[in-house]
Amino acid sequence: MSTRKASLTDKQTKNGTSKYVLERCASINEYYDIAFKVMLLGDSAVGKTCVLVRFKDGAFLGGNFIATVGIDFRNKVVDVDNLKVKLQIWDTAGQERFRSVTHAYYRDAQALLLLYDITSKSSFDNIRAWLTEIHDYAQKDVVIMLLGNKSDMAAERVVKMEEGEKLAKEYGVPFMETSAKTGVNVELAFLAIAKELKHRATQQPNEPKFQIHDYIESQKHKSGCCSLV
Ligand SMILES: Nc1nc2c(ncn2[C@@H]2O[C@H](COP(=O)(O)OP(=O)(O)OP(=O)(O)O)[C@@H](O)[C@H]2O)c(=O)[nH]1
Repeated sequence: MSTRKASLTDKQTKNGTSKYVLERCASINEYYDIAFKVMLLGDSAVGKTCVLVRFKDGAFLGGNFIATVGIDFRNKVVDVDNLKVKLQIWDTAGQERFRSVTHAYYRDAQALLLLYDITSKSSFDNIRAWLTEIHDYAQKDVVIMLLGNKSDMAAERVVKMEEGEKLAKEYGVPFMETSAKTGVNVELAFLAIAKELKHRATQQPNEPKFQIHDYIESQKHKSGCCSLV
């Protein structure tokens, strides 16, 4: 694990625009150019820990469900346009009793992955309440993505994909269904977030804006994901 914090030095450009200057950071085990803090949110048992473990280790945590206590994090470095992007991913406890602990971490998160479980109507219905919490505690420009997890459990599905899409559209956030069990769309979700954050941090005034929705759609079609959800 890196012992150095990724350094994004905020400098003023000639025209007064704030620009990030990248500094290369290195440590024995990990090498990265730029780092971002990402949080996983959503009701207990929607699969936040499993999605993180799938992304970090490529494995599925089956078996008995052990609820997260408080908050924990893991790092993963991904390549985005020749830059090493470190995602520091915070896995929060979904249980109500830990809410005050996790609120304290929202403020410096640059992206939030908000999960529900496609086999749990209540976890989907609670998404609006989660979005209110995000509004109250997170930065205004935080990147939000909605994920309908457990897409492998087709027989138990109670939330249609169109319902997830509709809700995401209403809030103007990208959406996809994922499965921590099969891995469908898990890497894509984190990569899309990494790309969006990297583009925001390094965007030149004359460069076209990165379109996260378009990126997700193009990658979904490439991987043929949609037949799997
Ligand atoms: N079939 C299937 N099961 C899953 C998937 N993701 C998680 N699970 C199962 O759902 C249960 C809850 O998963 P967790 O990742 O621990 O849930 P969590 O959201 O982190 O829960 P809290 O820590 O309480 O907030 C576990 O039994 C997992 O094995 C998935 O994509 N498909």
